[in-house]
Amino acid sequence: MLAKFFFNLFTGCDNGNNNKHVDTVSVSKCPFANSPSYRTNSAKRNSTDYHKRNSSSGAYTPSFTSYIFPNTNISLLNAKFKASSKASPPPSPARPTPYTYPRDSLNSLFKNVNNSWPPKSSPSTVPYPLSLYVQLCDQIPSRMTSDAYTHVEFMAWMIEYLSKNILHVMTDVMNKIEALQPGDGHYEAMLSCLSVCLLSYRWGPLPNGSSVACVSSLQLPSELTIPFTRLTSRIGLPPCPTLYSTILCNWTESTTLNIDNEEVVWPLDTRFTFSMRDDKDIGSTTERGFYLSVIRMESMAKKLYERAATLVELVNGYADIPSKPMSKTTKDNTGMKEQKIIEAMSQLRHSATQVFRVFYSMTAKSTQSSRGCPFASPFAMSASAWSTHAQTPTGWELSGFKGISGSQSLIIPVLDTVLSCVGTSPAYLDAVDSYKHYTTQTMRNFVDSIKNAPVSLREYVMKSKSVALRKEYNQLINSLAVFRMGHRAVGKKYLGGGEGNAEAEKTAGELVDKIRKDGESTVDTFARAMTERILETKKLLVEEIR
Ligand code: HEM
Repeated sequence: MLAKFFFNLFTGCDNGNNNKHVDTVSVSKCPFANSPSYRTNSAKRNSTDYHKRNSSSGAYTPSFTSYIFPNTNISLLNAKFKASSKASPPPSPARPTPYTYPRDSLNSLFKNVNNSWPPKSSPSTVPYPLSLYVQLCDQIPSRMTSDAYTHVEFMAWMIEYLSKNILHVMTDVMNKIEALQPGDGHYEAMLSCLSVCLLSYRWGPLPNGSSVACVSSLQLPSELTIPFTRLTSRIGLPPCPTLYSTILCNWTESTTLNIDNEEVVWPLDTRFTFSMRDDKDIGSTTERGFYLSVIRMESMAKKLYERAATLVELVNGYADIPSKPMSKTTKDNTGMKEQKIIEAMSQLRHSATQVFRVFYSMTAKSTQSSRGCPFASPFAMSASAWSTHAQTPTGWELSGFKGISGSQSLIIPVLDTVLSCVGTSPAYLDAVDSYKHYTTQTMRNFVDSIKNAPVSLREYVMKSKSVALRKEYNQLINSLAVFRMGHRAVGKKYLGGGEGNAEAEKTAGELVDKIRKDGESTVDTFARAMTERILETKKLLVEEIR
């Protein structure tokens, strides 16, 4: 019955314009192949096709009826909205001048999110009718974890809710969306709420995976995609859920803790989830742990970004280096500059260690590796539940877009860029693609301001004969390499569904293998790719002068 309703909704609403852009082939192995809402691309498109940007602003400018999200049943509404909306076009994100100082880029990044990092989200106070989306999202976990729903029924339920409650107020929805400003909390709340709605629509009830992983293109409800693409395009995000929209904008409360004598603000909770919280389902804890690890790392990384900016400015002589009154010779000043750079590198390394420690504490139950982190084991992620309850629902892989990955965070791109850790491996190219296409414009501006600095830290170190400077640079590289080695171990554990549970390992492993369609063991592919990246990092080590 529900399936019939669902079928009728899609029949006839698929206009020819959209078909021009989406190839349709049937996939015999896919259980959803006959569903009219699913399509698969006959040839996998190069994802960069979708990364064409507006040349003047650098931002994505998808139309309201983006072909990437083909319109379903409200094309008339789009026309109505466009005609009635008096809202002015969104301001273009600031275009970096020939060279912007890292400190200035970082200030703009934080200013754009009201000086809160990760950006603060306020879902409980979003105005009507946007609150209708919050109500929808709050009903998702119980349906996503219920055996009573098939994926098709889940989608039909969502379409029914949207048609009944939101369709008739869509003009009001879009006017409210236009009025939101990045950093006001409601902007962020709607980004995460709509991301979770879209992702759950794409995947359906948990645990899931192989049965829907074959889908590479899907018609999505316009009541979700139109406001979502409007929000994402304004801050330079692609029109698909990302780490920024789904996770970084998805937390509510915070508390101040003292860790290693440093005041740190810890976000406490994710607001929107795919799994239920309070039942016995282990997936909900794992899912939460996965998002919280990213949120907490990012929260700790605020200092890391500031220290990276200071370091680059010191190297380039932009930061103040007070000269000693009695020692005004060039040699003394050079020595003082070097000393400052060594201190700045050491502080950056300290911040990186703090951030990486959070990662280990969330992935290992060992109290030794979680030293200093008060949230060690409660949210540690179960490897057997990870692929089915945490990784899968954040996958996207529709229309050439990737799913969410830690490589869409700023942390590693910032360290890589400060250290000039480039490479040629597929893992490196993939990571660069993530940072270039799945982060906000202001995040990219910050990385670019480090990359475009006239003198790189590496060039400076290579020219220097200072024993201490070279040593500290190597230590910084070693910490990044150690993170990558730890990440490789963690990835192997989670991708393999480990924990000594043979059954769980087999199920999770098979599932991920099917999702990734690697042709070889996913764990082996991952380990090989990460090893290449570790070698690329270690190659940076400079000769230490004795
Ligand atoms: C359970 C936790 C995690 C698992 C299982 C995991 C797994 C993976 C996998 C499979 C890849 C390969 C490509 C891809 O799918 O994106 C990858 C890449 C990457 N991940 Fe993670 N990841 C986890 C958490 C994180 C976190 C928290 C960060 C940092 C914020 C991170 C940073 C990266 C980076 C930077 C890359 C690109 C490769 C590199 O530059 O070393 N990951 N990860």
